[in-house]
Amino acid sequence: ATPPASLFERLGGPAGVSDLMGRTLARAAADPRTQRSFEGIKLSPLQQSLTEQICALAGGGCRYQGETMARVHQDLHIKPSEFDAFVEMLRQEIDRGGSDARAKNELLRLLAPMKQAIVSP
Ligand code: HEM
Repeated sequence: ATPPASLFERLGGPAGVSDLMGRTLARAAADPRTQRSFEGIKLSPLQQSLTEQICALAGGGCRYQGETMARVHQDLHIKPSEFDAFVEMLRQEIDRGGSDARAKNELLRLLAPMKQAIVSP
């Protein structure tokens, strides 16, 4: 019997998730609602780090080696509206990539609790 595919695989595996994160970051860095945080930030290492984190979270077998969400975002003072806009872009890019609604919702459910750590006054 084949084991059930991990969420990471259902989201497209390493190539699919990396592509998803690249598209989401490119949009976030260009969207007036979120762009200010990305000024001067190199997107490709960020894309790699995010992909590793999603891989770790979604059963892809990676170990996330980056900073904590609180530490990496604290100086950016990300507002709830900025967080929500980012997640909306991610949701739209998952749809564009063709993952099913269940995989999308599973990922969003894993990310939602991070809002507390990422958003700050
Ligand atoms: C669920 C939502 C989010 C997740 C999972 C997430 C995840 C991450 C990760 C994994 C890193 C890299 C940490 C490292 O390599 O040590 C990072 C950095 C960063 N994130 Fe987020 N993030 C989220 C939301 C946001 C939002 C809403 C913004 C801005 C609107 C944002 C802006 C940034 C920026 C600018 C960096 C780079 C900071 C630097 O290099 O100094 N993130 N994030």
